[in-house]
Amino acid sequence: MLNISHYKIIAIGKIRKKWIQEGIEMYLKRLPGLEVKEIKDSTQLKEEHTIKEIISKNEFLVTLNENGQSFTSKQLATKLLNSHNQNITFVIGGASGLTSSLNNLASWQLSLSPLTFPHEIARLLLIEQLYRAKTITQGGPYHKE
Ligand SMILES: C[S@@+](CC[C@H](N)C(=O)[O-])C[C@H]1O[C@@H](n2cnc3c(N)ncnc32)[C@H](O)[C@@H]1O
Repeated sequence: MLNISHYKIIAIGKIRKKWIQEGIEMYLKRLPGLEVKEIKDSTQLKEEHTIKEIISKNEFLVTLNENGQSFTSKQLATKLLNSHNQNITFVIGGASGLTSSLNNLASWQLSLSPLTFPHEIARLLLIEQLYRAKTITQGGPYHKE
């Protein structure tokens, strides 16, 4: 089973849309222990600097990037399960995206789809997929094939 308290999300920019915030809150209630750290949006370089300042060396960095690796929900659940409770920090860029230097620093880059989403929707999708991964590893009925 996934230990959600080993996962953290660093997200750039506020959630301004109420319906997205409501969706995020709904899934976060189902994922106790998941930390979401929101960073004020700024220039890409300042955002990169802030992120580098707050990540520690023992964290496994995963950047969200539409050009990254894509998985089925089951594959993602298995990949997370096989990471053996490593501390994983997912990083979602702001309106201008993440710098290539930050993407290159990541242990892997996760694509949610080849389509580009607004950062607010990317945050909601990632949190929903973490919830889905949790239920897949628990064998719950949420994920249907
Ligand atoms: C509006 S997008 C930024 C787009 C920008 N053109 C770029 O170069 O990244 C904001 C952030 O949402 C996340 N994002 C958007 N679509 C995504 C996708 N399909 N897969 C993974 N992350 C995505 C990424 O972290 C991205 O930095």
